[in-house]
Amino acid sequence: MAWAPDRSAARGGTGTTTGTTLEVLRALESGPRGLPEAEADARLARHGENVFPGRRPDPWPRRFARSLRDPFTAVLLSLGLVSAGLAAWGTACVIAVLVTVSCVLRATGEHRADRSAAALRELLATTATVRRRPAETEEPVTRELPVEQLVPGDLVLLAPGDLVPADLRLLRTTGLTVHEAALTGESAPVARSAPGDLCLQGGSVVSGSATGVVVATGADTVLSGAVPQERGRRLPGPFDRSVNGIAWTLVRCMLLVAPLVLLASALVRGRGMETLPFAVAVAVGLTPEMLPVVVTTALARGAALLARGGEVIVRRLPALHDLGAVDVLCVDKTGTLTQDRPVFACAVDAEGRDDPAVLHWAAVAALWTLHLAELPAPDALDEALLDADEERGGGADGVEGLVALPCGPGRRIASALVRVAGGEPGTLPDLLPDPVPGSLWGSLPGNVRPLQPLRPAGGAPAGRYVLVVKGAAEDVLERCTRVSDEGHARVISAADRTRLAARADALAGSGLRVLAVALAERPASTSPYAPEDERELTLVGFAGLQDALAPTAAEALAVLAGRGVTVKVVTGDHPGTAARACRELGLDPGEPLTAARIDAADDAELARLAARTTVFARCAPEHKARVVRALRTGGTTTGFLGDGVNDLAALHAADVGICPRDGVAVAREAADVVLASKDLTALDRAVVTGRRSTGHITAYLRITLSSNLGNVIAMLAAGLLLPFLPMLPAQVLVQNLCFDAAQLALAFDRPGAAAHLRPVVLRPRALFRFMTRFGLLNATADLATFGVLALSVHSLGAEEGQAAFHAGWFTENLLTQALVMLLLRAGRDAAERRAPLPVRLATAGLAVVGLLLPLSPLGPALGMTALPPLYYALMAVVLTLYGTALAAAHRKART
Ligand SMILES: Nc1ncnc2c1ncn2[C@@H]1O[C@H](COP(=O)(O)OP(=O)(O)OP(=O)(O)O)[C@@H](O)[C@H]1O
Ligand SMILES: [Mg+2]
Repeated sequence: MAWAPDRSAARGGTGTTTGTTLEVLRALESGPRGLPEAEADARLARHGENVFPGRRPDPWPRRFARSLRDPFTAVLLSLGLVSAGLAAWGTACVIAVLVTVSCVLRATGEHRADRSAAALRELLATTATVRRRPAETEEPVTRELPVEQLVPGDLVLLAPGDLVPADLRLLRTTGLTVHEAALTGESAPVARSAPGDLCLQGGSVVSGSATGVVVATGADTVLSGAVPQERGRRLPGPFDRSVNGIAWTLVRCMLLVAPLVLLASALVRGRGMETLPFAVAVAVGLTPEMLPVVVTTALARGAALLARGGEVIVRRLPALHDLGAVDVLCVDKTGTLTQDRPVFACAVDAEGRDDPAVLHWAAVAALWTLHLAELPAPDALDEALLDADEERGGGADGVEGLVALPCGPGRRIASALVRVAGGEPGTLPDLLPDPVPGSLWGSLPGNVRPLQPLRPAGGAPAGRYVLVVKGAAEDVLERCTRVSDEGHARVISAADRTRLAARADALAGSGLRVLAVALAERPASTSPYAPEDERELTLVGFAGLQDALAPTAAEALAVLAGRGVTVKVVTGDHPGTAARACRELGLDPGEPLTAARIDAADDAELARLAARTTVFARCAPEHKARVVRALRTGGTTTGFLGDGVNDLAALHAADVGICPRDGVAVAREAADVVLASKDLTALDRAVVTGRRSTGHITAYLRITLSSNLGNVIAMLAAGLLLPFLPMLPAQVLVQNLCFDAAQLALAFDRPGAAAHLRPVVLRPRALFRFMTRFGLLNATADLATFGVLALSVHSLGAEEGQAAFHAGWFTENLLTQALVMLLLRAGRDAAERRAPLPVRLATAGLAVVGLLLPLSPLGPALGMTALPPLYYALMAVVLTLYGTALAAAHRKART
């Protein structure tokens, strides 16, 4: 008999239920064969979709209110209230306009971002494996169903990596453990091993499998009733840290500026509270009030561009910035650098000779794991073993599986207990110790198929019980006490162990994935079978499997290296296999660090080791997470790319978690960025887009902050030197508004390719250095203009001179800001490149408003009159000098 017919049966068998679970099924008007589709549709209409209430987008008023909570808006708002309190209506009105515009822009920006995120979620729709009947009388079919369509009474199959899609009552379970941190905060997985156990929505399956019946969906689940906003709370990433740092520094400055202006003008000019509106306006002038809008727009635009390409889905907007900032990217090996399509390559005995028995036993274990553990998706290694054995003409006649313990996160062996009918001298070598006559296997766990009587009437043994263990060579070897030598078992010596480990290493070093295979004969026993029983084994040999490299991996690694991203491999596999794969991909593996060494190191030492290591091997999930944390402690922005349950902890621990779209559901849920294809080259586009978005935000901040600072300094100086206010509050604010509007065009800038060669982070310190340097330069230009304008006050009458001064300064301010915008754009080679159309239009607009507004009917309304033509000429000189100095300073800053 070949394996194939049995393999399909592995997924279908109906569950046995206990009395209580039968009652549950009955109460839900369901049965072990699942709901008929028509009934499920009716229930869907009755109960509604199974959506998590926290997932619905916020209503508009809430969205609007949330944008008021941002620190800048809050400060603006309070300054507006102060102005209104002082009856400075002009100032209050302009501030009100500023606040409204920024809130509306921000809320619409977020709305747009949310909408595209919702569309993306559809792309990522999570499915559940259900068993339903096409019609009342037909046989049940197991299929994938979007979780939204689950209804109470549905039968759901759970496997490692699945999210528990609704509240379930378990009907049968095989070694099921569930991670319920979202519900209980408990970080260790909990066992759900008894039929009748509840398994709540929001948990994720760590290991084992189960069938359960849905008892509650949508808003009726326990999680929905608990605290929906608790989900997804995480440590602040690089983006949050930078942006918050910048925002709060500025807010502190603003709060300082207003009292400073008041105090100075009281001390020097003897002015009183009448300067308050001016002081408020100056403080407002310092704020980059469009920052939240610019940030949302830049990130949402980047995310939308990526989504439109259909390659990358950004699930959390700030993650796009963080992706551009990543300087170390950790990836798992299997399925990311390799295809995870292993093909059987060789089976050798302990001496390295080809030995078909090794493949036979590995395939026996694989088959029964597949049957008994009810995994919906068979393990790739197991499938490869079965295919190879089938091709060789092997079969499983007379071998019946009883229990299987699959491997899982942190468990690198899988075993199956089988009964071999009649002893089969051909396939069951004489390497097993004689069976100890013992009691019957009376009470094996419920999922074991019924046993034949162990000793039939004739008295001859009906079979022998064999435990077949396969898995990572180190893990299997440490459980072996004997080794098969030409079919005879002998005790393993220390020298044997060294030799066997070396044999496994050699196979791994040639690029193969290696599984050691061991057997033990067990007496019949009444106690349940557990991992502790996997001991005193006899090693029969090693199976080697070839997992081809992913076709684009080498290219992607080279591109990432060119982008200044250091790639590290963090894998559960053998160090030799991982190192070989790296070498073939053009990545120098160096000295691999194994889990044992990671365990031995404390956090500080691990941070040092991790920084200089490229390959981390034999990592269990917690090792992967520790490595990522150690790298972050070392000061790098660390990304992690992985697709399995064993990557979950690391995805959470990283600054940016990345998962391919066909990764398991929990991994996708944990990731910030989902790659639509396994193709790693998409990642490069995402990194560049992230860097471009950060570039836009940086450009905005540099330009705004330096010219705002310049204005504030000039205004303070002029305020003290002049007998009148250098600008009226309304003029300060109007100018601010124009500048803000123009800045939005910066999101369309396309910095040259050279801008994306290094990771890009928003660095508050560098930003404030830039702001000081260029702010001072800007203030110098302002003060030079001030000198020119002071002349005009002299030549004109006092009243008219003041209005002309205001007009002149207004014009100069907008013109310098247009200059700044053109010259301080993003990227190293910005000055050499032509600005894109929106930026050119915006700067031209600024210049036109600056020149014409004082001359228009609005001019007098704002307290400005036309300047004598001579002063335009003088101002042109000042601006030319300023532009030259600015370009020179920027060139110097870049080198
Ligand atoms: N079906 C299986 N039977 C026996 N052993 C297995 C099986 N699958 C995996 N193993 C063992 O467990 C080890 C770890 O597997 P795990 O899934 O943690 O990582 P991986 O798939 O090797 O690599 P990566 O972490 O790069 O995805 C494997 O290297 C192998 O030795
Ligand atoms: Mg993996």
